[in-house]
Amino acid sequence: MNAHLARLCHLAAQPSRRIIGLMSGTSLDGLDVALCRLSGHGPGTRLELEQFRTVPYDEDTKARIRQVFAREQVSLEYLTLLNPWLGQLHARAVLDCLQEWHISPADVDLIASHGQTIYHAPRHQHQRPGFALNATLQLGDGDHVAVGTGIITLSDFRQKHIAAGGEGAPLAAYGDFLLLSSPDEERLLLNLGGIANFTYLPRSGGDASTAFSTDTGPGNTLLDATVRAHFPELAYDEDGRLSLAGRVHEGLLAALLDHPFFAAPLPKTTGPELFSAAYLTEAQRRSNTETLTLEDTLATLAELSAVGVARAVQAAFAERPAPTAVYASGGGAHNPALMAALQRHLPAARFASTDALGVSGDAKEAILFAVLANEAVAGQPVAIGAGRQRVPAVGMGKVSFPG
Ligand SMILES: Nc1ncnc2c1ncn2[C@@H]1O[C@H](COP(=O)(O)OP(=O)(O)OP(=O)(O)O)[C@@H](O)[C@H]1O
Ligand SMILES: CC(=O)N[C@H]1[C@@H]2OC[C@@H](O2)[C@@H](O)[C@@H]1O[C@H](C)C(=O)O
Repeated sequence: MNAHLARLCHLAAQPSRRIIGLMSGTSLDGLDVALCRLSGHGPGTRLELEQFRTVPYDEDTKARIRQVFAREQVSLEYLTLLNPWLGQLHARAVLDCLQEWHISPADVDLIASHGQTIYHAPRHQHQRPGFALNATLQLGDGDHVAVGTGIITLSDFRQKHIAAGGEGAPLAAYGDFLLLSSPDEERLLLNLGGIANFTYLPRSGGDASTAFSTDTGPGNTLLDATVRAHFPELAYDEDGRLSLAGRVHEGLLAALLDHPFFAAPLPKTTGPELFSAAYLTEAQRRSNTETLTLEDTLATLAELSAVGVARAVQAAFAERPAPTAVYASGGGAHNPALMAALQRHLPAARFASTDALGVSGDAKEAILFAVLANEAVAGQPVAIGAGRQRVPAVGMGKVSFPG
């Protein structure tokens, strides 16, 4: 038997595995690296987060990704080059982290690499005739990560979800259900990344098929892009200072909300392909708000993100009260303007951070991919969300051997 395959079979039979989860999201701030010890699988999964670091993307890396990121027309040669380039970059980032943590690559069992989403094209968004399918593309080739680190790597997790009938996202429900459901309360887990999404978790022991996650619209992406357009040296509106100094403009808000995405049935996914500078400019034109101050524009965009979340929660719980226990994660959870707007639109919610549940909000998405890899090698596919999302139980991720 191939020695790597034998090692993989051996790992699968162990009571626990040491897995590095890698995630780099739509904000392009960097690569999240989560070193996880995962014991068991399925509902018996236990997590110990041994180390976590975000390796920031330098300006050159951000510029390279932006050449193709969420763009309909790109150079095919550039895209082809970027795929292995990002794989090599991610491999080096893993090696740098391991060196810093004084851990040998030989002491890591698996890497679970999400890659960099370049384009997300659910059917409701692309509407191309002749393509009655959902699609998504992540770059950062898994073979390059495996060969570059010497560690067996699982990658490209979203394709199986699409092949089985999903939109390839959000996958959060799988990790959230296995790690964060509770016998005492039903929960909403709210992730405020570039795009916002939430997971509904029934009480643990309840029906896994009723758990589901959905995107709700923009999280930080429009806020970040607007700040960057005014202050190219700033990555975001730190602590929501500019947004908090502004006032919501109802006309602009109404124009922004006048998009079919907000009324589309759940679950749904989206990305910066839709929630782009062009979308904002068009709404500003329709509402005659091109000259609105930066502060008022940001206050309105924070409000938009909050209303998107609130509308999706109301749509999911039209028949009964929504869970009041809401645990926030992602960079937007550090933005007081966004959190204040959310509290106004979801007055019954009791907000806390997922940190209060023992899972770092900043690391949660990278941990998710480690959990998915753990399931792929050691678990049985779980029918999470099968009720609402109608995706049958599937294991996700493609295996790359280092040699
Ligand atoms: N102190 C802060 N004040 C305001 N905003 C913040 C703060 N810290 C982080 N953010 C926001 O969080 C963003 C990064 O969030 P995060 O890392 O969760 O995004 P992501 O993982 O790239 O997104 P996605 O989940 O969509 O893939 C920043 O770009 C910024 O908008
Ligand atoms: C296609 C894609 O990369 N989607 C991301 C993005 O970032 C947040 C939101 O949009 C979510 O749908 C997803 O990531 C998380 C990890 C998910 O799949 O749950």
